[in-house]
Amino acid sequence: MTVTIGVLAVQGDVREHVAALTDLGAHVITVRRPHEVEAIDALVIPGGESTVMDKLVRAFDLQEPLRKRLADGMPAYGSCAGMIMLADRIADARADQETLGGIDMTVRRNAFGRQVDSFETELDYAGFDGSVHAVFIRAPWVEEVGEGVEVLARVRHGAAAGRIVAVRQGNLMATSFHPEVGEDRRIHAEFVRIVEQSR
Ligand SMILES: NC(=O)CC[C@H](N)C(=O)O
Repeated sequence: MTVTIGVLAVQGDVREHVAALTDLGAHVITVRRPHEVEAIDALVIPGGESTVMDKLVRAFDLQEPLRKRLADGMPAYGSCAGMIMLADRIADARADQETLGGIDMTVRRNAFGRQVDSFETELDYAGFDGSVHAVFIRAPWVEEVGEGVEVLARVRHGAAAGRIVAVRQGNLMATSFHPEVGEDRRIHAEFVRIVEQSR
């Protein structure tokens, strides 16, 4: 049966994720209201600005229902700001920033620094043939992961070489970069597979 995937639509690049998932044959709805959280099999959290996303998630009364679904095992995938929203911990977090959490990791926001605000690079990605072309925009990296977290990709070159930029813990997946921009659908396809297997 077709899975229904919700894209959190309070802020960020919602449209690109909707398009990528629709391409893959998923039924996609946008999630802005608490009752919509009940209608989905899985959640995608887009890139954007995590401080704003967090504020809006709380203002729209979405934090509690989303945390509950995640705690019950609902699959979720977050890119960039979405990765931050799925992190249990933020390094040097602003006192008022909260996350939904779920992945036992510490992320560092805007980690690549001002000199390289945005960049593109090729990555090896666990389980994929050939590299992934990854677009980073004021991206976080993963500073530290707990035992249950599988590292899927690290930066290959430059000052940030070795930094973790894609992870999975159970049904939760996160990337520092933006696979929703561009034509490569392998990462979204991987997530759809996780969702199908979780049912
Ligand atoms: N492209 C992005 O999603 C950027 C993330 C943003 N820097 C944040 O901290 O939320």
